[in-house]
Amino acid sequence: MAFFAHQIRRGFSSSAVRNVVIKQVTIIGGGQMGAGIAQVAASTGHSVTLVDTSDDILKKSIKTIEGSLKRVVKKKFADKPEAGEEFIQKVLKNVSTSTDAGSAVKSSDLVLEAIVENLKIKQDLFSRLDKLAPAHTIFASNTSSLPISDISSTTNRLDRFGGLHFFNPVPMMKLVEVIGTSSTSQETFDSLLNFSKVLGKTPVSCKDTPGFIVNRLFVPYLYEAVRLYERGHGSKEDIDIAMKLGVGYPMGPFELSDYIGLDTIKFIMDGWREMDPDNTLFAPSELMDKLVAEGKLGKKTGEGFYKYK
Ligand SMILES: CCCCCCCCCCCCC[C@H](O)CC(=O)SCCNC(=O)CCNC(=O)[C@H](O)C(C)(C)COP(=O)(O)OP(=O)(O)OC[C@H]1O[C@@H](n2cnc3c(N)ncnc32)[C@H](O)[C@@H]1OP(=O)(O)O
Ligand SMILES: NC(=O)c1ccc[n+]([C@@H]2O[C@H](COP(=O)([O-])OP(=O)(O)OC[C@H]3O[C@@H](n4cnc5c(N)ncnc54)[C@H](O)[C@@H]3O)[C@@H](O)[C@H]2O)c1
Repeated sequence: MAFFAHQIRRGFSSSAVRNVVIKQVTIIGGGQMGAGIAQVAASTGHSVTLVDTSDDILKKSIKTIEGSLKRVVKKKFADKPEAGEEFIQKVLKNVSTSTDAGSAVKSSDLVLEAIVENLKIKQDLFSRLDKLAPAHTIFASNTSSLPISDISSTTNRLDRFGGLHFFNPVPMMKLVEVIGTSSTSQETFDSLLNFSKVLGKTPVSCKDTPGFIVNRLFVPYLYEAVRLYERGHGSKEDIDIAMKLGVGYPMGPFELSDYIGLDTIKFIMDGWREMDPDNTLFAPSELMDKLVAEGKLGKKTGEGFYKYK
């Protein structure tokens, strides 16, 4: 009762707080994560609008989706290549693209953001879209490291705002962390949990705590790997081999850092250092800063810790 009274005070009709069945999805950011999420959402029958800043970037996103779908159908439709091609065309039909986020959100049940890891840019985006999206629309961020409550703070839909943290590569990784802030309504949280399940993922529930579950454990590991290397205590090749063969990880820390994107990692480190300047864990890495300054961002630019053809 208190919850509904709260909604009415904020000027929302009761229909705005019911469980939202998510059918129409707008994904903002067509990079590695946005394209992967768009692919999985479209493959599970959702109508997806993928938004980025230019048509050229969006063309590249669609090419990435097509390439990934080809890998998926090679396995899924091994004996039926025609059915595989049909599946690809059906999925691609479910994805449209736009450079106008404001128009795209007007018919959305869910707006999922996967843009650059920068608080101010994410806040500005959501603040603008909050005025344009329908009342029932749920907003969610795929941030790796920023508090969801900080991102949502520039909107008037704190109850319809949560985190959906996917893992890279999205088509392959089964986990989604579903994050609720102290203001996220139970209905919103349940809708996000349900959406993750419909995508074929396994969701885990998580509080809005730094690094959520995975990155809280994962970030110190990656930091330590880079520091070990910077001290000259092991080559990057040997550290990668050690973690693959010694612990059974599919990728070593340097291969994985290149896969994630060194710019994303630097954004995360810089942001955490700003929040906790005296924590030596967040001290800058000269090597990482140098690589990013040179545009060597990892696999996506052809070079990071390693070179790619
Ligand atoms: C000073 C301090 C510096 C350090 C600071 C640290 C800062 C913190 C950084 C935090 C970053 C946060 C990131 C984010 O928030 C959270 C993450 O996402 S973390 C990343 C999680 N991901 C992983 O850990 C990936 C691990 N790797 C793997 O699981 C596998 O390697 C792989 C990617 C699945 C690839 O598998 P491989 O066997 O290696 O290679 P193959 O190419 O043979 O692929 C196998 C199989 O999978 C199919 N496939 C692969 N990719 C795709 C795709 N994109 N789409 C479709 N299908 C794909 C491929 O076709 C193969 O299929 P098969 O041939 O077997 O049928
Ligand atoms: N890379 C990973 O492994 C990983 C994993 C989980 C979560 N994340 C998070 O997902 C988000 C995206 O990461 P990514 O690796 O896909 O980055 P990316 O650099 O591959 O893609 C980001 C995309 O957002 C676009 N963009 C930037 N500002 C925009 C705006 N205002 N409007 C529309 N589009 C805009 C860029 O043009 C780019 O195409 C980040 O918050 C990151 O922390 C990344």
